[in-house]
Amino acid sequence: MLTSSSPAHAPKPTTALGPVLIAQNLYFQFGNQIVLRDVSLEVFPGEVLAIVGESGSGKSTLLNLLYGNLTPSQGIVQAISTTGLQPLSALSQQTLRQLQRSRWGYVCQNPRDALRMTISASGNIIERRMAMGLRHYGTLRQEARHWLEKVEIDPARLDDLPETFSGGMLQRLQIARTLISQPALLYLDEPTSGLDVSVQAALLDLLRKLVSKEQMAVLLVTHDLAVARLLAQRIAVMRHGEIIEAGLADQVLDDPQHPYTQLLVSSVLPA
Ligand SMILES: Nc1ncnc2c1ncn2[C@@H]1O[C@H](COP(=O)(O)OP(=O)(O)OP(=O)(O)O)[C@@H](O)[C@H]1O
Repeated sequence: MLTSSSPAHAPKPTTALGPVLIAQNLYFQFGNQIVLRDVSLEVFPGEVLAIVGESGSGKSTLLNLLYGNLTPSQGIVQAISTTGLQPLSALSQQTLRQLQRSRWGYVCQNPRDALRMTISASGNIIERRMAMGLRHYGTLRQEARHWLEKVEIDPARLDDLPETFSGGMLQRLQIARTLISQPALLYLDEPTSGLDVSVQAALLDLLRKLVSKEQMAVLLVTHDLAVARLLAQRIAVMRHGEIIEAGLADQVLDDPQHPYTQLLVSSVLPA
């Protein structure tokens, strides 16, 4: 069921630029289990769209479809590539990988899954720049230092192994490593889960600053409505593989229309 503030009718951000990603009527199934049903959304430059919902609602599966790691059984995902808006299904694996490495960034929940734990912090940060052909040692080192500072890690830790970093620092390192290539579209998959509350708050503050400064489009998956409230301008609520309500963040969180969203909001957000 879609409410009156469903994706098709949800207020769009006022931007002269078109969407960087459009998903239309996506369906996906694992075996016989339909995991996504008729999911549509758009994300625009300079906005954070949060996809929220309880565990098992299909958030990660949706993010994987939008990132091109999974292929929908029905529907279409289109994204801006070098030649304009293109269906992901029309891209070769090589072009998709290129798009993922150059124009997109992906920050996953567990930084250890993304970082190379046996090379230094600077080595981790500059990897994408080297893949883009930059070879000058001095410039690369300067960029690594710059990004370490941007994510508020002491640049004296440049040559340290990630193994010696705390959980919050590892997540900051993953963010630096991802943002160095200045992605137009950033995928954030539960970026602050598993961190202490105080570490989480500092990281959210940092993400908010970086996202607004870099003017990226961001797709944020979270089960935490407080995280969505802090970072997102728009929110899509998922339940059982469907987007049941979507709209401006304040509107969805302060005046939820769908009974499930009302329950979700009342059970986690203090009045
Ligand atoms: N590889 C898989 N094989 C079979 N079923 C899967 C697989 N991955 C996910 N599922 C099922 O798809 C449904 C949606 O899972 P998904 O991980 O997308 O939800 P989620 O909202 O991201 O949950 P969580 O917040 O716990 O990660 C669940 O019923 C899950 O059991």
